[in-house]
Amino acid sequence: MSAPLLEASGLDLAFGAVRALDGVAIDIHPGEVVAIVGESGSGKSSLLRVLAGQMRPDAGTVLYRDPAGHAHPVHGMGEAALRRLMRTDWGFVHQNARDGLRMGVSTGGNVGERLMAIGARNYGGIRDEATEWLKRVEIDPSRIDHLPRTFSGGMQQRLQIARTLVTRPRLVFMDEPTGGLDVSVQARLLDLIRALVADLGIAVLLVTHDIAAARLLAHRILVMRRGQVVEHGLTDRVLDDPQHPYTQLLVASVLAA
Ligand SMILES: Nc1ncnc2c1ncn2[C@@H]1O[C@H](COP(=O)(O)OP(=O)(O)OP(=O)(O)O)[C@@H](O)[C@H]1O
Repeated sequence: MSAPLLEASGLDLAFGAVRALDGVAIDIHPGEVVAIVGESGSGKSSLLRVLAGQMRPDAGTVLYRDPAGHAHPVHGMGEAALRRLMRTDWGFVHQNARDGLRMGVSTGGNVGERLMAIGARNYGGIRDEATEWLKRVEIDPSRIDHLPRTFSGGMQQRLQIARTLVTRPRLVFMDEPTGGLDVSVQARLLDLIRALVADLGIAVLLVTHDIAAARLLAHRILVMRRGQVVEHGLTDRVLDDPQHPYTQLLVASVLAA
């Protein structure tokens, strides 16, 4: 197997007396989808933010391996380099599409802007690619000049995904990408994410409390509880044969629902 894209170990993070992260280790390889699951408050979002360089841990390291194979400490690279990474090799899909879109910019502009950030300059080419991506995420291209605020929640989320994936990042962080949407909209969005991620071969770190979403999308699962990883392994193994009592409880509660 190739070297990990992202490799973290010994991560600690405290908010006062709350240990949000307690000795967490995680890695993700190119093209792999890893889900971080656990109940509310277990530390999932904190972990994602630390891994993406948005928050500094109290202890531990996060290493990112660039396309040339050089490993860089995420928390030592500086804000400008991190911002550049987030525009190029990385992407972030927020639970609330409004956090990942520019609501005052047209639909086509939202997608095109990311292409311009990596150097695209030909207006016609950018518009053609934006049109192509709108089709890919099942948004009618006749909406290309409309503002995203005229869209439903599901459409906004699909637009955020187009905006993030158009530059073909190597690693995408997703924080509850289907949270807050209707169940039928969630199912369609999960299918879309699964198809796009497989097609593009993107690595995804997915935070979710939805075990069904993790089963559908992830190759591997990490189960968090009170800031610790209590179990990790291949998705089928973890969900069909959970070893830790907490994972057993989590899986049983879904089966009972
Ligand atoms: N900025 C903050 N200030 C104080 N406490 C925080 C902060 N962010 C997170 N916490 C606490 O750290 C713990 C982990 O929170 P975190 O949001 O990472 O969990 P989570 O598993 O993502 O939960 P949820 O699914 O509800 O988002 C919780 O006890 C939370 O209250």
